[in-house]
Amino acid sequence: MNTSDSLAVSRVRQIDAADAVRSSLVRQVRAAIQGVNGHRTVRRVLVDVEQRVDTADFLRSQAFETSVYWAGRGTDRSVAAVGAAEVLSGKSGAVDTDVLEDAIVARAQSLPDGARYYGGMRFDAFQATNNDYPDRGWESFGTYRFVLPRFELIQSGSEQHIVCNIVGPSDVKHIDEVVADVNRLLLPAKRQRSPGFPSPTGRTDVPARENWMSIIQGVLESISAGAVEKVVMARSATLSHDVDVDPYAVLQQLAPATPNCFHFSFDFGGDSTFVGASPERLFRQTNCTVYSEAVAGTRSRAQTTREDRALRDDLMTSDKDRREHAFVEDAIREMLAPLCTTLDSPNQRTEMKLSGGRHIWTRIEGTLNDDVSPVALLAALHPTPAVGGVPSERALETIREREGFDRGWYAGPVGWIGKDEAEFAVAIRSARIRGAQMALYSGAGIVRGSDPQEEWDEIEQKIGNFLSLVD
Ligand SMILES: C=C(O[C@@H]1C=C(C(=O)O)C=C[C@H]1O)C(=O)O
Ligand SMILES: [Mg+2]
Repeated sequence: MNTSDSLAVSRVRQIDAADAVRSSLVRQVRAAIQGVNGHRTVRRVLVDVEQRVDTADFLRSQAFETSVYWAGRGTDRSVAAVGAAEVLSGKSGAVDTDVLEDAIVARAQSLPDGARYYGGMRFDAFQATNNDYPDRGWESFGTYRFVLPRFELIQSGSEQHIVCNIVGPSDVKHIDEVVADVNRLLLPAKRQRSPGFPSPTGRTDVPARENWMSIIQGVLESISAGAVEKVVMARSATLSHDVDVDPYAVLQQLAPATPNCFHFSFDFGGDSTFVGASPERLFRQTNCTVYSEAVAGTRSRAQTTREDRALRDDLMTSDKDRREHAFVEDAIREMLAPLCTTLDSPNQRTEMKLSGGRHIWTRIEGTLNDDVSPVALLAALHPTPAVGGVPSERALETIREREGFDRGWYAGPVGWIGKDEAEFAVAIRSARIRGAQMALYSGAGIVRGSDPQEEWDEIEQKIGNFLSLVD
């Protein structure tokens, strides 16, 4: 351990039972590897922990390279994971879905219940191939990265346990290293108050407002010329601070402020952590069933019920927003159709009401053909026109040429793959925290009838999830 690791140890108050939890894990790990032969075997060892552990402190204080947080939308189950029992990653170049499929799908089949590879991928792998990471802050994320964590702190309602994943035969050969990992696992006690984070001292927008106006004018001209029908253009607002921003303090305040969202964070040992609260599911797969959804078209929320209803009605009847939405809905149907035996939208269009805004929402459900893997679903669905555009390839070229910053993992798929089950969110409403800088990312669908200033404001509303925390 280096000095900063030992400092981290002294900062957190350990729960009383931490030693007992670690010894129980070690005993169970030793028992679990009995009988593991030369074949690939994944074992999952679980210990209940009665005293509440603080997830943010848990992630913040460990001396492991990898930290992942995941909480699905509308669930009270969260996974805070550290360390890696197995990593599948691509450093650069386009995501070869065949390679990923071979690597992850075959491995996922040998996972015990509850074990998952957590990770995600860049919005646009091609951009990395061409420009060799235009933004080095995204380097540690690679084009894709999936991790079977070494340890998971799982909180579900009032239940809480620690899981250790072991992958044989390699972990059996290196069992002393696994035991050493267990022994440096920290279990910080739940704190009364979260540490908070500093107020920003500056803000830089890319593109700046004037540039945004001309970029969007240009996109609108391409739309008028018939070159493209919809392009989701994004921008970043980087907040600077006098001291480093603690990503887990951000996550800790973001999650309760943004109910009904997927909450996530990823840190792969580089200098950056990616965090977000996304309302949008890319897909959920359970055996042969797939759920996806179109989320597009936006209005704000209002203080009074009357004004709020007026905004809802305005959104649900707006021709521009309905068209913006339809591009996504139609594309998802088209992409899923060849992979499914049945496909329907049980609910038609409804409103998705969030704490900081509202969207038009259509759920789509299908029955998959045999042997459609989550990787095939990723390849088919990403990027939907909720983050890319129509036609997709032209929209991506427009984004590459005009947006002017590296999206990295923003707007890419993030989630998990387990045995016969997978779930991915679209990593929008997200931020990359790097030292004293926090870059906030959001985009807006540009279609015929878009107004550059209104689209700027729409993005301002979307990054408002983060801005309201620092106000
Ligand atoms: C691209 C984002 O959001 C997307 C764009 C929306 C819109 O323009 O109305 C709404 C939801 C998402 O489809 C984002 O938040 O970054
Ligand atoms: Mg919009």
